[in-house]
Amino acid sequence: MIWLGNVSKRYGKVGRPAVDGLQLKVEPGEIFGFLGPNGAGKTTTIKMLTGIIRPDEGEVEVDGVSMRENPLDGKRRIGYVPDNPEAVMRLTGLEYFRFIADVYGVAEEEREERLPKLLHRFGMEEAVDMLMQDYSRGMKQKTWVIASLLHDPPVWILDEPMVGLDPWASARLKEEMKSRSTAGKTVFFSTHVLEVAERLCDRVAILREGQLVATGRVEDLKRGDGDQVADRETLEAYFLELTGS
Ligand SMILES: Nc1ncnc2c1ncn2[C@@H]1O[C@H](COP(=O)(O)OP(=O)(O)OP(=O)(O)O)[C@@H](O)[C@H]1O
Repeated sequence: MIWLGNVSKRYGKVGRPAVDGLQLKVEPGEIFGFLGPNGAGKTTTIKMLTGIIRPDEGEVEVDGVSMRENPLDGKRRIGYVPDNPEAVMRLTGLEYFRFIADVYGVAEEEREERLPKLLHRFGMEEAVDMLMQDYSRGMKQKTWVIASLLHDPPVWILDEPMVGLDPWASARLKEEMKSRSTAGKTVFFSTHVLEVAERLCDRVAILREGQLVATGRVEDLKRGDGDQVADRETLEAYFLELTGS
């Protein structure tokens, strides 16, 4: 479960807030797509969700834990894939996975069970002994994906996870998202790929200039209601309508 209670964040002293009074709840078992144009505030929201930055106002809860009151406990419940998977350390993939498993206190038998399955799923068995600094963009991305799942978190948060992945890896990532949601875990991801959001998500939210302009099931948003019945063909059509200037 993810809960954002009236969350706001402003970077400078002037100008509009990057995120402005965001109210959102994502239930366990949901795959939730977080959409919006460049600069809408998606990454800022994700950084508040994951405890990387603090909101100026409002509350964030992850899996029932307040990120303000118990940030460490909250962070343990999250698997996070950032939008810019830089490999800053001179480590092999395997060394990095061991390091992350240590950080999260993953027991030896659990990592022995999970890591080979994840390496196989994302085709990283051979690359695991290479230095991460020599990885391609997609290999770095897959490394972050695998690392984010080693502690089997109840909440998985991914910022633009499809970027840099080949079609094969992207398909595997989507399968992983589905299987985690079927297991009752929460999956929350930002994307610009609206076709993926349309096919994969139980619900989506559309953010514009830091504010939510729509939340709901894709089918309902496309159909509209009341005076707004529109029967749009695609989520893209609705997105362009809502976020156009
Ligand atoms: N560290 C920062 N300092 C100052 N302003 C920032 C900082 N990070 C983001 N912003 C501003 O906050 C706003 C929201 O940015 P954010 O990165 O959250 O958007 P986004 O929806 O993730 O965009 P994109 O789709 O381009 O990745 C933008 O106006 C951006 O310039």
